[in-house]
Amino acid sequence: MLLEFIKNVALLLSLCLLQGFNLRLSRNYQPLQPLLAGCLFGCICVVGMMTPVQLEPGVIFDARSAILSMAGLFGGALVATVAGVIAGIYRLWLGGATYALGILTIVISVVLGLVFRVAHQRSWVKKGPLQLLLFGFLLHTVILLMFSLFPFPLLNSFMQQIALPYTLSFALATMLLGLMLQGIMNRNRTEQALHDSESSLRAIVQAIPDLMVIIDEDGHYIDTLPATNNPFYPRAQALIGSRLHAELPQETADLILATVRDSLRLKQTQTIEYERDDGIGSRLVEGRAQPLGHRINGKQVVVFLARDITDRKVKEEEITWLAFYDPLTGLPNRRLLQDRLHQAMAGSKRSGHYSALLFIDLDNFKTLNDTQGHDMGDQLLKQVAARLTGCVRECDTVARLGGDEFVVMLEQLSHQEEIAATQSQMIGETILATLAASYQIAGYEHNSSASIGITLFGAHQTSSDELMKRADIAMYQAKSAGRNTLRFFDNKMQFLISSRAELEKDLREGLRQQQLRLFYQPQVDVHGQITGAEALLRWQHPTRGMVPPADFIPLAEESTLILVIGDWVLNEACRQLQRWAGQPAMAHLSLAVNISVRQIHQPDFVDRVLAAIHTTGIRPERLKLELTESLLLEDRDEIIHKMTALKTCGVGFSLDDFGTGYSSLAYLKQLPLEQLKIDKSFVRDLLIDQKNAAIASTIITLARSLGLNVIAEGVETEAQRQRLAELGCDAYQGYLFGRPVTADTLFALTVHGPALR
Ligand SMILES: Nc1nc2c(ncn2[C@@H]2O[C@H](COP(=O)(O)O[C@H]3[C@@H](O)[C@H](n4cnc5c(=O)[nH]c(N)nc54)O[C@@H]3COP(=O)(O)O)[C@@H](O)[C@H]2O)c(=O)[nH]1
Repeated sequence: MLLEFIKNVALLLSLCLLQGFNLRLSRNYQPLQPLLAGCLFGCICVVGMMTPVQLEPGVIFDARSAILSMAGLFGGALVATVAGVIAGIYRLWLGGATYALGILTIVISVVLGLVFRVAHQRSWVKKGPLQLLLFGFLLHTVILLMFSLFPFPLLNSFMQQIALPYTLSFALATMLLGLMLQGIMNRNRTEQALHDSESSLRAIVQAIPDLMVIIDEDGHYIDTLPATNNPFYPRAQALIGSRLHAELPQETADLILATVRDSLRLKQTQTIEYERDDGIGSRLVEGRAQPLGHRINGKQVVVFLARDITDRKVKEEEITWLAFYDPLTGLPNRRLLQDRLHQAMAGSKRSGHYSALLFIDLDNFKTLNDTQGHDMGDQLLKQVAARLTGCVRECDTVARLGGDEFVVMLEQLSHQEEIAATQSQMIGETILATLAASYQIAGYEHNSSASIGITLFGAHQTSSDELMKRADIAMYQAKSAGRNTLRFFDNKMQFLISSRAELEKDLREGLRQQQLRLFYQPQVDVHGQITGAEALLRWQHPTRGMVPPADFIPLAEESTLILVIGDWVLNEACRQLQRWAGQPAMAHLSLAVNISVRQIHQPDFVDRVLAAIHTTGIRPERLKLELTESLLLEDRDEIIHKMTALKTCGVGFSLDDFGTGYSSLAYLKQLPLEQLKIDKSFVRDLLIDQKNAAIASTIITLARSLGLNVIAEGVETEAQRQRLAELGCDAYQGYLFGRPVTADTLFALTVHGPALR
């Protein structure tokens, strides 16, 4: 009997072994697995029944109860049914007195096994050793009870003797079988999970188009993951065993190795970007090093992913560009303008420079769009964008807000609000004129215009939204004013600009109407004798009265108007000299004429002066051109050249406002000057400020040492004259000797002497 027990135990062990094989082998044929398992469990039952513990012929005990119940518990209904049917058929074939009990044993084992399974699935009971033991005990007690209910006296008496050992040993066998099967199932599940995760990982790795290599801490390629088939890295397999430095340029290899080491040291992913030449062209690569957490050949290793991000970068740049630029015109869009506006506001606050926003709206753009189509509209907008860009400096911004709305932001204008407004106005007018020139669109000529609203911003600011609103409001005012015009948001500024525009218009008219006059301020020698005069311009306006030059010369200097005025002054001064030449009392007088920057920079300036001299026939020595010191700062060679040409013809030069500018003495020496003029600011405080006296004295000494004459202007008192004389100055101009007067008055002054002054 003991032998049969041992055989049964061996059977159970082989069942476990075979089931382990079954689970592993049929892993890829999942639907077949329960059938195979059922057959296995059933066949083992059959083998068990072939070598049973035989109590008497036809009365046998074997391990089928344990096997079938475990088939139910671990395999489920299908496995248990298949096994039960096989076992049942064989038991029927065996026959014998207790075949019905045998069949019943099979049924009870299957059913109780399944009940245990359901109870476990619903978490009513665990599958621990104790539970399995109790289940085995219960199962075999039920089987014993069943046996006892049947009228087999021999069996019954025999059962009374072995009931306890039977129940205990089979309960124990059930528990052991259950535990072994559970172990197998768990191991199988673990293997399956491992297998699944491995195949998922392989699939994921294969789906990643990047180069994946394992690199050790010394920069050796250890492996590729898996055999990388990457067009970007065709020979990845061949890298294994080589070093980064053997394959990549030194700089790139150093960078990657440093990243590998950083990643190992910090135990986290490190990312870098580097360039790589793939033979066709330079590519941008993103490299990621991630520590693997174990050593290979005793070295720490990382998995390194290299991804070609060239195309992505290009797309990113495109996206960024689209986020900040208008795709039609290529100009900054509203977003970028806002950004630059904030920067400009901060810049203005820091530097004190004014900036301006010019809100530009095309007039009647909708009509073009509606009648000629959007393509034509787009063409116009592109041309407008190009023209606007051509009207501003590099530091300025031209943006398109959308539709036909553009904004120009001018930065680094003057520190003074009025001058900044004038600068913005001038650029605004240039823009109006530029946009009003005709356009060629698809072979057609198109005419357009714009309305511009301007607002200034400086150190004292409001919000950027408020500034945009102001420029927008001003633009609507420009539209209401009849289009093709500009308006300032600030009423005061608008008034100022309008007044200047009015003044400029009047001045042009004044020139035409011959309202300009020359007044003459006497210049005297140390004896008070008039030796010459300075021609000073006046504007005899019918309603404004006598307008002083300070009110209109700066305005004229901002445009080409000063050239026309300058020409008139020069010719009128020459005509006056010519008249004096015919008056014995006046023939000896020289006449100083103020020359402005724009005038002297005219390419034909020398010719113009000579033409005035020749036309009037005056002696050039009588003409003295007054230049200001600041005028000499730019294009020195050109100025020296022109002055020398005129000096050769006899024309004299006086340097006005001397001492207020920054002329270097070396430069001064090169100028063909005749006279230095001490500025009236030094003369005014001569007697109260020692420094001014020192400056005046230095100018006089300097003039003498350079062989130049010196004249002091703004002499108002006798005390000033005396002090200047003491310092060595022998020529004077100022109210003390006479204010600027008409030619007739100067004649009377010259003829009748100081009594008239
Ligand atoms: N490019 C040209 N500039 C011109 C011309 N005519 C004049 N000007 C410039 O305009 C500025 C103002 O000139 P104006 O108002 O005529 O003043 C001159 C004198 O009236 C004034 N002056 C003379 N003596 C005194 C004095 O004793 N006290 C006092 N407070 N002012 C006095 O000085 C002005 C002359 O200055 P300057 O030219 O530096 O000798 C002035 O800058 C003119 O240059 C023109 O035709 N073209």
